[in-house]
Amino acid sequence: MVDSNASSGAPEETPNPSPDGNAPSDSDLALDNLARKVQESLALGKRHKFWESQPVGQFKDIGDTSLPEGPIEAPTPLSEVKQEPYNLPNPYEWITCDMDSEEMCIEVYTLLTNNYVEDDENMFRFNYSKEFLQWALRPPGYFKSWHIGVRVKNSKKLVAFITGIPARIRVRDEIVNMAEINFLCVHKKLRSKRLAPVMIKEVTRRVHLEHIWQAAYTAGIVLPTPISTCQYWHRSLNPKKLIDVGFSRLGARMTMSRTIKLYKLPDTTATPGFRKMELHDVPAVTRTIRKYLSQFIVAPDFDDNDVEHWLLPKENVVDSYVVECPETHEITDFCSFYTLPSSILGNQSYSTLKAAYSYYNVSTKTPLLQLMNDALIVAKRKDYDVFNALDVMHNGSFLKELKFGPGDGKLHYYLYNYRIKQTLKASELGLVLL
Ligand SMILES: CCCCCCCCCCCCCC(=O)SCCNC(=O)CCNC(=O)[C@H](O)C(C)(C)COP(=O)(O)OP(=O)(O)OC[C@H]1O[C@@H](n2cnc3c(N)ncnc32)[C@H](O)[C@@H]1OP(=O)(O)O
Repeated sequence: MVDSNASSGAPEETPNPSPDGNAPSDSDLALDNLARKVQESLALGKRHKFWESQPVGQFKDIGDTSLPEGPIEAPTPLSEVKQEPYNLPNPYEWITCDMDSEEMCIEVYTLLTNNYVEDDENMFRFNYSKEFLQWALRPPGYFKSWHIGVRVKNSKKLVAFITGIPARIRVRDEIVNMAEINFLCVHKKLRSKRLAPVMIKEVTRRVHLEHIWQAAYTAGIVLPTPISTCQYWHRSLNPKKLIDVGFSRLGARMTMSRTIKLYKLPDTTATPGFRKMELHDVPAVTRTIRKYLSQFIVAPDFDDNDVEHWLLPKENVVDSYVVECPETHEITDFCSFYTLPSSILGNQSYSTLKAAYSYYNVSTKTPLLQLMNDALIVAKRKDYDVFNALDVMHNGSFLKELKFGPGDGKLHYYLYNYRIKQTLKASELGLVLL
């Protein structure tokens, strides 16, 4: 949508010109913004009553390099993990959401469609599809017990949701078993009642029961304390619709027809051997992507099963392309995006924005710029309105040249119970959460 988890406003229509050699990079600016936000909130005496009680980096410790990297708290013996769920206010009850069940999926889908992340101006709201949710929540080794709902006891209405999935995430040279936490949502009518901390504690308890003590998550808001702050960039594919719905603005001295021309893409991809990924490509893609991700400070530790689940194309969920060398048949390059539409709120003509989100991309032979231009071409052919990308990994090297414009929301990355000494640059992250 406009951009990240809880982001805001429309991106600039005309991409920014490249900064001059001495100007700070976009990721440096993001770090400065974060430092300013944290200082402001400390100066205002703003407290995070819940987060201050949790094993996460605390604002007061920012810059204290004497603290060691790694787990903040040691694992507790399983027998000391609370065996019963946390107490909910009396009208509500916990449920485990069975994402194999069509009815359950519809309930979760409906809660999120009406109550999940919106931009600051409430113009767009994420509209994850049922198929997407089933994909996102059932990776290899997933735990049903980590898909947690809250219902009203009387009416049985689903009013809150939070999920975890297991993931091996490498931090520098340490591979850590973690939970990735996502889809935290409280019904609009139940906001600001401190339900979120109870949900977070309950998912933590259920993760602990599986002997996992660390987690990764992203959010559009600043909490104690981001390991990195990224920015979303947007590449218009259907500029007229994006302008009509208020996602972007007509640039200064631009007409609609010049804008349409500016964003026009060729009908066919440029790279010989560029084709959709198939099942038999899994081992080669795993090898290529593992090697590529090894250069980033935080990245998933994907094996063949993970690659098959996360990267094999799934209609309207995830699209992946490989470049197969026409001579040697070797897989040299890879690119992928996932499908996450947003509902357009209160527009007479359009109800949905079809957005592709850049996922994992690896170039070894084809220049990344050309590979990503081919990704834009296929996304345009498949009728997406916009192609979004974070400035993580090497994405910064193609964003401006391929006419992406910066969005005005940020996405903050967090680790639970794992300290990192320094705030990372977006380009040091090799992890994309959905
Ligand atoms: C080892 C295993 C560990 C596993 C757990 C790892 C941690 C996982 C953490 C979760 C990762 C989720 C990743 C995603 O899914 S990010 C997506 C979050 N979802 C949305 O933005 C959807 C729309 N919004 C809502 O549904 C509600 O506003 C939510 C549910 C977000 C908060 O509900 P509500 O507005 O009614 O507030 P409250 O009165 O109940 O509670 C207020 C407290 O909650 C803290 N808060 C607010 N928003 C977030 C947030 N996005 N992450 C973490 N904490 C958040 C807030 O700072 C305050 O604490 P403190 O400031 O006083 O201390």
